Amino acid sequence: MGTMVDASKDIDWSFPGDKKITVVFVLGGPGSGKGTQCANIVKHFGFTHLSAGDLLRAEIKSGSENGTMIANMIKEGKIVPSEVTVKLLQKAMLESGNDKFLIDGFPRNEENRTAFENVTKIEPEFVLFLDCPEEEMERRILNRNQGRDDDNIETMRKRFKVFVESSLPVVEYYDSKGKVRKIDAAKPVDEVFEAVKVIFAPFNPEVV
Ligand SMILES: Nc1ncnc2c1ncn2[C@@H]1O[C@H](COP(=O)(O)OP(=O)(O)O)[C@@H](O)[C@H]1O
Ligand SMILES: Nc1ccn([C@@H]2O[C@H](COP(=O)(O)OP(=O)(O)O)[C@@H](O)[C@H]2O)c(=O)n1
Ligand SMILES: [Mg+2]
Repeated sequence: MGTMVDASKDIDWSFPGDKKITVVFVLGGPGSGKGTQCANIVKHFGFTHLSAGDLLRAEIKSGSENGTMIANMIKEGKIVPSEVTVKLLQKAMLESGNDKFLIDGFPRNEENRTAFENVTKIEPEFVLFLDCPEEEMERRILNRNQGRDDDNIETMRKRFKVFVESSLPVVEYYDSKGKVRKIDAAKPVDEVFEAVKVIFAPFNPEVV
């Protein structure tokens, strides 16, 4: 023996060329309801939900060497380098065995967007944009009670600023390509989902 190769060093993360991968990016400010609506979409339309924030929080919990850096950035409301986030997303996509993904909270800036594009060569089918006024997002975050380090007034304000300065330009980029499906996310959960269902109808015409 002694010739065993550490395969983990050079895994080819690219998807087989003949497999059509469907990706929908789900964007919106902090507290706009991305996670809530994604859970509903999964139940009705057979997508796998991947929340970039959840993957980063799991990475912290796993005791990874990047954990402290990620935790500090989340506490400050900053966007973690794409190198980290794109790897986590690709790994989760491959492990899921599915070919339809809701990518929630990503891409959050231009760097996220170009890194994902360059590495995966995947273009999103469309971008679901949850439009919600800041006062409503603020109320929701302060009532969320998930024990998150970043759900406090101080970090929340920083996250809103990052959203406007770094994430909205990504939405505008996709809007210029005709790819944004914007919905009013200030309404009650069920009413928002009614609007979401219309947008996702092509994925399962029987549902609407
Ligand atoms: N349409 C809605 N109306 C009222 N509260 C909502 C609505 N959508 C989500 N929430 C609540 O607001 C909080 C933030 O929702 P979440 O789905 O975690 O948003 P995001 O992932 O965009 O930050 C959660 O406590 C959730 O239960
Ligand atoms: N693409 C992403 C997504 C989240 N994050 C980090 O994770 C935090 C929480 O993201 P999240 O999507 O779980 O937050 P919500 O919008 O769901 O409230 C962000 O404020 C960032 O610090 C990131 O760095 N890059
Ligand atoms: Mg979320």
